[in-house]
Amino acid sequence: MPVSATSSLVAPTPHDNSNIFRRSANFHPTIWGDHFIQYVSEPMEIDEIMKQIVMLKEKVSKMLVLMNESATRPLEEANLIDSIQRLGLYHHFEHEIGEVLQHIHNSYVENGAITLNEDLHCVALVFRLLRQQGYHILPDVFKKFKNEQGNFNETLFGDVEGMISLFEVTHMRIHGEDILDEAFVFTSSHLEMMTPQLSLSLAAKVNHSLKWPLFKNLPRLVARYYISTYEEDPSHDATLLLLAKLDFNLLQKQHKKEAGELSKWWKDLDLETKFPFARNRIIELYFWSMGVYFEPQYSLGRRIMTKVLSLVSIIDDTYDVYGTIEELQLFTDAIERWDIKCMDFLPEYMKCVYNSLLDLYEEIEQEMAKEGRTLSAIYVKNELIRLVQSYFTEAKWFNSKYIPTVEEYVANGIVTSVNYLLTAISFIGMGSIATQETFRWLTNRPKIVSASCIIGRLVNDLLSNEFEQKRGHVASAIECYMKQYGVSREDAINEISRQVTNAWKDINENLLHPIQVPKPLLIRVLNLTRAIDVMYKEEDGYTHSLRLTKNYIQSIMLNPCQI
Ligand SMILES: CC(C)=CCC/C(C)=C/COP(=O)(O)OP(=O)(O)O
Repeated sequence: MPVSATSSLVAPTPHDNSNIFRRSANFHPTIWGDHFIQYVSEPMEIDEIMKQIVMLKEKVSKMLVLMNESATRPLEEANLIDSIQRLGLYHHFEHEIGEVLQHIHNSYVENGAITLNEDLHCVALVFRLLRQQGYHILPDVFKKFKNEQGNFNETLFGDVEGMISLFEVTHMRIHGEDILDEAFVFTSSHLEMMTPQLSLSLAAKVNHSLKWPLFKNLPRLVARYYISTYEEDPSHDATLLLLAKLDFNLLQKQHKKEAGELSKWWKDLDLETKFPFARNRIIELYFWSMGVYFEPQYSLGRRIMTKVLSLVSIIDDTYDVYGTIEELQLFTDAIERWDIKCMDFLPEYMKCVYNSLLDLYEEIEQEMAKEGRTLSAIYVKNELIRLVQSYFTEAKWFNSKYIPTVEEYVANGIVTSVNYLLTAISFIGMGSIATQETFRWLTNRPKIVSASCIIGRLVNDLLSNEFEQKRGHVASAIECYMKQYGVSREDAINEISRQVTNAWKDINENLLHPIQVPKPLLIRVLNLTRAIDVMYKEEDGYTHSLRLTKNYIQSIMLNPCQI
């Protein structure tokens, strides 16, 4: 049920008995309440399952090694790797998969061009897997699927599988790959047109791909969906399927427990009562953090990220909705000084979030000290300060009814996208591969992270603009663009969408070798961007989490796979 904005001014709240009028966004309450807290004490009972998983993993590992040794059937190898990845098992077989792909690369790639003489599905699948692995493969191989006029062959309409595979590839395109730009238009428009003539199951497959391109989807959502469709495929491998189900359910238990612990932390702080004007979304934020890293070893990262986000969310609502400009000035000063003594100068209602933030920072410092990485925490603090300063800039713009230029807006908005901060936090959870050097790299605003921030800002604006403008909010990229260039809303939206597409090309380009920092760190940036694509697909699924986001959380955090 969508929640609508009501009057933008409300009477004073219990927080103040002065005559200050404050805006209100009437956010819907939490969907989950205390539901997850019950899982904190649920026994894991994992011994038997772990034994089974270890045995099944050995079998799959052997399958991969054997395949690599014979290495004569590239389609079979590619299909197996694709299934392992879609089933959410890549992290168990990273080494083996790396070897198989290296072998495929050595055998079927010359000077960056794929030499496979196979059909569209096979070529596109191999292309996608190699690119995902970081190989800079050229898209020229797709020229052979064009006619003399230079258009993609209409005969491909009969090859739905091939069309889907090519469509999936197009989401990995980089700048200058005109053939993949064309392929995107060709496959997306024709697949959409074709669906009414397809069988129900094939049409469902096409529609799913169109809405959920693999490369932009979150790995856990991919796995949950694929486990059920793979099961229906009569040619499925029973070992792989069982492993995927057991592994998914085991991890789900861990996620439930972690979400329960965070719910309890949130409840104990009683922030819901203290900030009734703010969004209460601890579970949605855990889902977001799990999107960034779902694997079992990243428990600390998920915990820290969810906690930071929950406080940032309150701060965002304070700057966007509730605080007066004078109060926000005080809060911004206090954050810049980062000193518990500053609490004395803050309005009563702000004290708690300030105190909680400083406490949380101490927790991060302590965790980092255990790993001998104390300095890393400073980067998080610096990003938090920058974020709050940028929130204040937006508040001042709103307060003075100033509409910035697009350039001014985006320069500030990429910080309020929160993705610089989130990238720093994601590195906190990555252990020793996130060195001081990688944090310094981050401070220099590398293109891949800036592109993720641009996507975060612009996609958020495209999907939440109407609701926010109704309740009163700083001009979004859309209004800035319309004013600066004197264009219609529709033209502004088209231009902003084009910039989002370009930013994705920057991300894709910077995932290819040679890379600047270890790949697992870049994957965090990719996943942060995927989380935005998922959360803002049809609506602002963070603010209005009753519908789609609720379904995602149910499907991956609550519903186990039937064995
Ligand atoms: C990225 C995440 C999970 C951040 C924490 C919560 C948050 C600030 C969400 C965006 O809200 P919004 O749509 O109100 O943002 P803005 O005020 O920047 O438009």
